[in-house]
Amino acid sequence: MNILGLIEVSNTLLFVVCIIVALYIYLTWTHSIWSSQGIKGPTPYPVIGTLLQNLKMGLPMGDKAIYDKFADEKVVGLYDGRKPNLMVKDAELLKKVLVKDFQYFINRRDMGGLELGKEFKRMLTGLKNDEWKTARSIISPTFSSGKIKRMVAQINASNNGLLKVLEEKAAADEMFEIKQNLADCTMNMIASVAFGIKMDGDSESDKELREQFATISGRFSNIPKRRIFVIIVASILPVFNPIINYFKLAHMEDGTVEFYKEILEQAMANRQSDTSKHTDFLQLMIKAQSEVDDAKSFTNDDILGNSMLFFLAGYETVSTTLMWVIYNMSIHQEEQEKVYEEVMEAVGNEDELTYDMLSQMTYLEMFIEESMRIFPPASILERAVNEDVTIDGINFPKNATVTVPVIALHHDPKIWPEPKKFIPERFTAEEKAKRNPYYYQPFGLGPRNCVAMRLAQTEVKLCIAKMVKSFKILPCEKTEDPIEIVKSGAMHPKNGMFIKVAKR
Ligand code: HEM
Repeated sequence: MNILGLIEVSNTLLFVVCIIVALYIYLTWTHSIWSSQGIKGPTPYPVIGTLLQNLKMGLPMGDKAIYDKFADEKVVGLYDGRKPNLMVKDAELLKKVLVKDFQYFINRRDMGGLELGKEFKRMLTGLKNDEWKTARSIISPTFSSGKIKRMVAQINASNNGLLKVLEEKAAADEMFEIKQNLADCTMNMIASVAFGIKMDGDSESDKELREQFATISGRFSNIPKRRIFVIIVASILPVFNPIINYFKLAHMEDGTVEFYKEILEQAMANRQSDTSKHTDFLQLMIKAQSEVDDAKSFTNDDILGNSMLFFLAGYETVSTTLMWVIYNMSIHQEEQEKVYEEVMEAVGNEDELTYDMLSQMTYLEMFIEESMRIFPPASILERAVNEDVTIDGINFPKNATVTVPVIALHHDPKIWPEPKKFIPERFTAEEKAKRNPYYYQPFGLGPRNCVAMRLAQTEVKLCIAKMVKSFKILPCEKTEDPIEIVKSGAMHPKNGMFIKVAKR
């Protein structure tokens, strides 16, 4: 082809140039959505949008660096590839997104039709709009204080294995890596409260079941790099999703769902032959199912999906919380002693801890809250915009993402003076009353917050109180202070969590 009689250009070259220009326009078309509204943010690039900082520093720390850089802004305009994402830093605007104008922000990030597997579609975390409302209204009452109170005995029994390990370590006077022990203890607690399964014993079958649960539950927290890559591609470039779905590239590894299905079927069959009273969530979900008017609104697939969700949502979060509380105990001896005195006062000469004893442990609660401020297991939360809406003069376009930068909010020096310092007294009733609550969100806030918050808090409190009652948690030569964190999304120590324990 001859252009204006000046240059000879082959048709192939022209085609390639047109494709590149079209692709460039497609990839950057949305990149003025925020700047056109006067909203500041990092410079977006084609393909990666504003993710450069996150690629360099990891997702949570990258977001924190952006939050700090735009210190005086209420919101920061971001792009995940070409998808607009608004980081909301202002507590009053967060309240509107999470509570007051919740109807525009009901759902989590829209993954552009990415399929993770049939069972994932029925999990509360991923459900949308009315389907979510129905499922949440069925599941929420199963986490009421009354029901959790009745589960304390089960939770009590499921951390005896951990105490036994501590006994051995104290006797040997050796340092050890406690992360896996806490993960095992969490798994025992979930298996017990979710399915009524007890596997804390020394028998071969208990050991085998524990190993199976550990392997399978580990898949929720140790997602292979290939799947992480696929999910990142899907959220940046959703055009590839049909291909990803066709080859099931984002699906869970074979055997995971089957394992839970088998456990569930076994547990359901046991229930038919056994008339004793069960106080686990499986029983509560079966009961809730029998009470809904429309049988299709909560099926057996829903029960399976949501039982798996207990492991997906509760395994990593609870064990990570326990790990950071233990870490803080080891490097803050004075505060640990205060916890110990409080536990002893509440428990007296009793062997088993009760729900009422736990409610008296207010300093322990503050200790845990401060630990979750510094190391929140979920460092970022997200909502998707349901339909175009303007709030406080900001136009939130349909399908955009809204980011709640939890870890950055928790470390904002304007809200938390000396944010790196561990000060449980930040959480006295008086101090809490002085602060806007939207600056602290380890469990999220509003109607879509963590549905199991009370259960999680009870599990953590109970487990820590039992440990502190019998053991002194000590630092060792491998305990880092300050501690180095991995770059990935989760709040994990880079070089492990080493401590020592001594018998009280
Ligand atoms: C310390 C432990 C835990 C922490 C820090 C935690 C934190 C969170 C957070 C931050 C969210 C998202 C909230 C939002 O988007 O606003 C969430 C959601 C959720 N969590 Fe938890 N969680 C914990 C334990 C658990 C446990 C033990 C379970 C189940 C047994 C659970 C079940 C769920 C479910 C089902 C959702 C989705 C709620 C919905 O979409 O309606 N979590 N959690």
